[in-house]
Amino acid sequence: MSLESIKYQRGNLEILDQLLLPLQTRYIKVLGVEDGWKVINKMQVRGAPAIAIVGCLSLAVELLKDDSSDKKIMRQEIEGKLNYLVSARPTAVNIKLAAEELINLANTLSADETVSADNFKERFISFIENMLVKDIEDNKAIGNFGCEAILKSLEGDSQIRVLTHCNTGSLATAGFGTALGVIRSLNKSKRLEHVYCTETRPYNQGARLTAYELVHEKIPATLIVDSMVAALMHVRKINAVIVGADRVAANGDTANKIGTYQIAIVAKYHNVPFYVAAPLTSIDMSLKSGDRIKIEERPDKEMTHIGEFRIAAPGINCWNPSFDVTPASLITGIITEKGVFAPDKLHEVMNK
Ligand SMILES: CSC[C@@H](O)[C@@H](O)C(=O)COP(=O)(O)O
Repeated sequence: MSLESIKYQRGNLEILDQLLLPLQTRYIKVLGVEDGWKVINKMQVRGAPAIAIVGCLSLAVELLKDDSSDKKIMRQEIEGKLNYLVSARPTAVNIKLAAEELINLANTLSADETVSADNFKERFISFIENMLVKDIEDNKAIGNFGCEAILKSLEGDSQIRVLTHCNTGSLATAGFGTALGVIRSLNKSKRLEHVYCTETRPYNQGARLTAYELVHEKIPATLIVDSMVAALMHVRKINAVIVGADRVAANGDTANKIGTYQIAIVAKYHNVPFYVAAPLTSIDMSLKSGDRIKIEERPDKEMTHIGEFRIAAPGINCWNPSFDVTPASLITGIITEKGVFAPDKLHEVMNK
C-alpha cells in the first residue's frame, strides 16, 4: 500500500508531518483554515497538488462547523479564507487555481435563490472532497501516459534507468504521484532497471521523502547528492529524467524545485530526454513565460541547519530560493493526464 499523506473523512483532516519523515510517522490534526495555512507554510505538507488539496480541505472542515444561515456572509468569508490560504506559499499554482474555481462556485451558489444555505455548504464541501479522488485518477493517467511515451521513444525492449529530483510521490499528492507515478508505472511494466534520486538540498525531499517512498515500494533505487548528476550521466546511461512541476507557464517554462534547471542543462548536454510530469492544475496559462513566476524564498535555517543542528559557519549570508525555472527549450515533453505534449503544444490541451 502506498503512503498516505492526507487522511480525510468529512469533518476530520489529518496530515502526515513530513518534517519528521523518515524517522517518525506522526499525523497532525488540521482543525481549520488557520491550521491549514500553518502546515503548508511550515512545509509539514508540501508538493504542489498536496498543498492545494490540504488547503481546500482545511476550509471544508471549517465550513462544516459553521452554522451560519446567511449565504452572502458565507461567500464573503470563503473568498477571504481562500485568498489567505493561497498566501501560505506563492510558487505552486495549483492552490491558486483551485481557489479561483471555488470562489466562482461560491458566487454561483450564493446568487442562486433555489440553493439554501445548507445546500450551499453541502455542494461546496462535496466539490472539495472530489479533488482528492480526481487527483489520484489524474496521477494514474499521468503514470500510464508517461510510461507509454518514454518506452515508445526508446529502441528495443531494454531495461531503463531514470533520474528524478525532489519528491513527487504519494506524499506530494493525494496519492500515487506525478513523476514518481510515471516511475511506478515503469516499474510495474517490468522495464525499470533503476531509479536515481537526488538528495534535493536544502530541504532534502529526495533523501528523506523520495528515498523513503522508493524503499517502501521496493523500487530499485540509489540516492545521489545533487552535485553528482553530471558525473552519473557521464558514467552510466540514463534514459530519461522525470521531474514534477509547481507551475508551468503557457510556453512550457516550468518552475520546479531548486536544482531542476541545472539537471535539465546537464541532461541536454548528455542527450538525455527531460520530462515534466504534472496535472493540468499545475499549468498557468495566464503567464506567457516563466519570467513572471514568483519564486518563494525560504528561511536561511533550511540551509544552515540539518534539523536543529547547525552545519554552516555562523555569520555567513544565505540565498535560499526554493524553486527555479527550466526553460521550455530544455524540456522534451510535459506529461499530463490528457497525454504527453511538447511544451509549445500545451495550448492545444488547455484550450480544449
Ligand atoms: C507532485 S509535486 C511537484 C512539485 O511540487 C515538486 O517537485 C516540488 O518542487 C515540491 O516542492 P516543495 O517545496 O517540497 O513543496
